[in-house]
Amino acid sequence: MILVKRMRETLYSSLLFQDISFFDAETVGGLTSRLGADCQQVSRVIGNDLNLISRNLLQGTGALIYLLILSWPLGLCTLLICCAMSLIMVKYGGYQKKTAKLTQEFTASANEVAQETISLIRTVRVYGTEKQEVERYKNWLEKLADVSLRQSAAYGFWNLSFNALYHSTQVVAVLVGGMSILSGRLTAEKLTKFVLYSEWLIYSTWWVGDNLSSLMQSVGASEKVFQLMDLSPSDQFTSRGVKLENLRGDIEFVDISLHYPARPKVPVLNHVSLKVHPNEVVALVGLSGSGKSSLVSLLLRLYEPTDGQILIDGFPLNELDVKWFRERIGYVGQEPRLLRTDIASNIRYGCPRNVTQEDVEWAAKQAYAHDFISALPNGYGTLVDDDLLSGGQKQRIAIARALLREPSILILDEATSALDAESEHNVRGVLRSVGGDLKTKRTVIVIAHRLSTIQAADRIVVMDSGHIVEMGNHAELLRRDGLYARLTRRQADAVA
Ligand SMILES: Nc1ncnc2c1ncn2[C@@H]1O[C@H](COP(=O)(O)OP(=O)(O)OP(=O)(O)O)[C@@H](O)[C@H]1O
Repeated sequence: MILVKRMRETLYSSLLFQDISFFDAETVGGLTSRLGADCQQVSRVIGNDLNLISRNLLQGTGALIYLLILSWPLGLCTLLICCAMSLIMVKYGGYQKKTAKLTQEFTASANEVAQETISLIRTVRVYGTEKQEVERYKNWLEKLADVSLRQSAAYGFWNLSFNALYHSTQVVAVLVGGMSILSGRLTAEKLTKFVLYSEWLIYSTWWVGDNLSSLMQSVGASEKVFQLMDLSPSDQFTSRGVKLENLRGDIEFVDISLHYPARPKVPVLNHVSLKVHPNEVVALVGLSGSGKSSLVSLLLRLYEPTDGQILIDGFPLNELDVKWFRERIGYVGQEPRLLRTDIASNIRYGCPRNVTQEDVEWAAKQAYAHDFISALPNGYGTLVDDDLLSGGQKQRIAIARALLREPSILILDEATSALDAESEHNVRGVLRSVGGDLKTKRTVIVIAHRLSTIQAADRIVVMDSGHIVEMGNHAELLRRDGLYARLTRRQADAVA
């Protein structure tokens, strides 16, 4: 139990410190299956198999020595039979290792399907794909059952060979031993001893084989677990970076290019250069997929640029202490997710300083979330999770969480997309006044599709296919009559 606990702890912390690109390649079901069933399986090696194997090896060796002393021809015959058993055992062990790997993969895939379907149950219900999903799960279960059947058949074959060989030893003993008694070279007492000790030897060989095969299964399961445990943590956590005295919020993207590790051939950002001054409110706009969120991910150091560098207050971002830097950033993502805990803890989540309930309420008021939170039966103590609040309410809690940290740089990625017009107007007002308030001055980068959100920004940056195509304030961009003007016209038409 101690071993399983320790393994899970080590594996979990190894996983959490990986680069974000690692999670792009792995599936949630796969990783939880490694943490669950596979760790349990590996612990069997130490907890059970190893001690049984050593005990039986010792017992078998003792029996063999005694048999050879009793009668070496009989002893050698038994040894030959044990060698034949060992050969079958090695083959069987190898097969077990292979099937264990398959079992592990299929279990992970079945878990992945179940996890995905249950977390997307609303989509499944609305599109009526329950039966399809059951089939998808059943497919993996069938594959799993098929491998298990093969495993059992192999076990049956192994048992059959054992019994055949075991009984043939007894036949050999009675035949050869009987003849030796008749010719007076062996006494009946010695033959009896022989039969008993050869039973010991053969049973020990059998036990070793049996435990070895389960050991092989564990080895199959452990390979991936150990591989994951051995992954070194992301460089971000191992290198000690520079901590500046304070963060002014001057951001400069210098000739940045990006290809995501998952799609190394597709350029997402192409030689993007942009300077954001301290306390400036910059809005990023552009068509969907033009690379706005990717630019922000680079600033958050979720990914590293393929080319170019980002300077923060003149310092290369990758030389800054990542924890120090992130503590000074407030970020609200496209679809904020809440943790299954009370609202106050959700707002307080990850806050680097000690905050009081008043601070939490202050942040909620800033994000126009205080009224709806107070109207809930348990107020700030209400237990929430992702499904219990509306999209706009979740966004307001996420905005409160970001504001509570009093960040020097605030990043809002479509953070107001689910808000109604009035709340959006209010929140926008807060963001602006926060930008203007001397005490809480900060740089704001806001990504939005709704152009009303960004008209008030100091500068609007228009992106298209990974390039910056236009830059300026609302009036300038309208005069230029480019992509921004076109987008504004389309939205105005849509409203009309
Ligand atoms: N983790 C990832 N791995 C591989 N490709 C990615 C990843 N994240 C985004 N992309 C790709 O990068 C491109 C730019 O995506 P990005 O999210 O930056 O666009 P966006 O302008 O923010 O779009 P939207 O306004 O719809 O959010 C897209 O083509 C997307 O498919």
